[in-house]
This record gives sequence, structure tokens and C-alpha cells, in this order.
Amino acid sequence: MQQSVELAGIGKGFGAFDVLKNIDLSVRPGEFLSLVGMSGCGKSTLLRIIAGLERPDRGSVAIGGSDVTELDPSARNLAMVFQSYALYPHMSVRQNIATPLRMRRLSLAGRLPLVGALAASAEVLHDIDKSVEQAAETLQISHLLDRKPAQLSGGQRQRVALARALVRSPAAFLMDEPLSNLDAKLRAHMRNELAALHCRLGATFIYVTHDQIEAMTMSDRIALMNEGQIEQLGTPSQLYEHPATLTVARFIGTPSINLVPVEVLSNGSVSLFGHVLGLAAGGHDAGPATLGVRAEHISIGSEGLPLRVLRTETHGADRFVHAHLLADETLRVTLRLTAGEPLAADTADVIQVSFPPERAHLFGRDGVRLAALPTDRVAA
Ligand SMILES: Nc1ncnc2c1ncn2[C@@H]1O[C@H](COP(=O)(O)OP(=O)(O)OP(=O)(O)O)[C@@H](O)[C@H]1O
Repeated sequence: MQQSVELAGIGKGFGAFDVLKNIDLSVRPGEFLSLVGMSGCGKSTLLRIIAGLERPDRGSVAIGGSDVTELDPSARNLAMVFQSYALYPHMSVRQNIATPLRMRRLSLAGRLPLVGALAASAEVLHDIDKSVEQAAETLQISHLLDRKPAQLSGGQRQRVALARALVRSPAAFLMDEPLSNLDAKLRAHMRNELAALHCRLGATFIYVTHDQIEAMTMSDRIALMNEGQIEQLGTPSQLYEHPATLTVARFIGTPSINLVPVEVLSNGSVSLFGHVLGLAAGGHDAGPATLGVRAEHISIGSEGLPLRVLRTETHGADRFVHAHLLADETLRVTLRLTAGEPLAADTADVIQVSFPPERAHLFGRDGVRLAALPTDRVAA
């Protein structure tokens, strides 16, 4: 269950539409890698290509170092878990979990002469029962083995689907939005369970989601896709702290990163509506750029950029202040304060805010990250 998955130069089109453009990706053995991105960016198609359910137009897929590009799905030994659990409604949980093993092992026994086949079948059935019980125990559904899917909650059905994947000891698990049919609370719970299951099994997981929170909380690494390409591949904190592009910065993080248009001046300093920030863009021509600052890096002080408060919200330990730039009310800014922090501001008040320049992200006109340094660290 700990195999690497290597994609090299994968391209795929549907008609004239290029869905995947030259994807290279190495998933390490035992890694939890998430493919995330907006709807339509090609993540499900990529997963289906790994599974063998879709043929790439170009490129190759290797599992555990062996090229499987030409192999059928059944010969790849991968387990796929879908958003719709795809359980057989007329079968018990035990039969559902056992099905992939029965299909694989009894068909082998069936090829033996009759007496041999009967003996082999009894042994195989015993082994299958044991494997089913182990998988059920791992997913804590042993008490549900004799129920039918209709008698289970959404979370329990998802665990049955996982147990059915687990029982086959696949080279890797491929999951396509497996939690999206669950309500918010159960989804949060199942995220923890999946992460714990991954730790326990040490298996390779490739997980498709459009939900950045799922990707951020469970993954070892995230491949953020945009228009058929991998925009950035890295750990959750690399993507959060050093987004390579505006698309990544926008996609990762709750609340969304604050973005405002700025001007890079000819001496490299950065100006926001005439307010020169303590920030310099390295190696960039003068012109328009975008400044990004995360909500938790903005603080209120006695001087700084003026904002008008729209409203405040308390979320348990956090307090959010929603405001707009005084210079342009269409430019919204969110601050995240800890609930204990004093806040002497009410709706419609003007506050002054600042942020440490090293926490700022700067993106050029093409959306690519620019080097940005606090002005006092720029060599004279
Ligand atoms: N069999 C197909 N025939 C034609 N177009 C397809 C086919 N499968 C996918 N597409 C198109 O390819 C693009 C990528 O689809 P894909 O399902 O991979 O995206 P996705 O990122 O998984 O999106 P979502 O999160 O909405 O599932 C979409 O524009 C989709 O309409």
C-alpha cells in the first residue's frame, strides 16, 4: 500500500479543449497528496488517468516504478473511493466489503478442478472473512457488519466504502471528493479520521478536492491545479506562506487573503493610493502589481493605512473585522484579531492599520509572485 505514483508529461484533451497540459508529478510512497483547484481545472480527469479509467493523449503513468500507462484499471491494483459511495444496496456491509476480494480470489479458485476448487474456496472464504473483519475494525464499523447501506448514516457509509477499498491492500488509494456528500460537522470529523487512517496505514493517498480546508488539514503536500496545469506543488504551509501565484494566494486560506492593487515605483518602492509602504519589489519594472496580506497579519495602531469598519464578527477564539479602504470603498479588507484583543472600533469608525512588510506578498501583472523585501533591508 506504499507505492510511488509517477506522472510524466501527461496531456489530455476532449475535442479541441486541452484539459491537462503536460503534467509532471511524483507522489512519494506513503504520501498523502491532494489535487486541489477550482471546478473544471482537470483534477478528476488526472485521477481517472492514474486509475486507468481514462487514457492520456500523451505521457506516462508509473506505479511503484512500473509503467502502467497501457494497463487496464483492474491490473493497476489501485483502490478508488468516490463521492457517491457506490455501495450495493441489497448487500450487507460485510458482503459489500468482501465483494472485491471475492471477485479476485474466488475467480482464481474457480479455475481449479471441482474438488480442489471446493477446498480452495472454503479456505479463501475464511481468509476473506478475516480480512473483512480486520478492515471493519480499522474503520470502527465492526458493529455494523450485518446492516444494509440504507440503515447507515452518511459517515458510516463512507467508512464502509473506505473499508472496501482497504481490504484489497491496494498500491495506493485514489479518492475523488469522498467527503462532499456529508454535512459540515461530519466532514470535519471524517477529515480527522482520514488523516488518522492515513497515519495508521502509511499508505499512498491521492485525494481530489475543491475544498482547500480538506487539502490543508490532511495533506503532506498539495498540488494546486489551474486550467490543466499544476500551479504550485508544496506542503500546506509552503502554499499558505509563499503562494507562487495570485491564483494560489486566492485559493488557499480562510478568510481569503486580502488583495489590493498597488503601484511599483521606479525606485522599487510600493505605493498604495499614494501611501508608500515599507516594502520594495525586487527585480521588477515599475508598474501595477497586487499586494496580498493575510487577515491575521494586519494590526490596528495609531498610524497606518486608514480603513472604515463595516462590521465585526466573533467566531469563538477569533474576531474578524470587515472594513474597506478609505480611499476606495470597493476594496474590502478583513482583519483577524484574537477575541481577547481590545478593539476600540465600531461600525463606520475609521481605523489605522499596518502589517509587517515581511508578511506581505507581491504579485506582478502576470500573477506571478515577485520578490518583496522590507525597505530597510534593501541594500542602498
Ligand atoms: N468525458 C468528457 N468529455 C468532454 N469533456 C470532459 C469530459 N470529462 C471532463 N471534461 C471536461 O474537462 C474539464 C475538466 O474536468 P474535470 O472533471 O477533470 O475537472 P475537475 O477539476 O475535477 O472539476 P470538478 O471539481 O467540477 O469535478 C471540464 O471542463 C470538463 O467539462
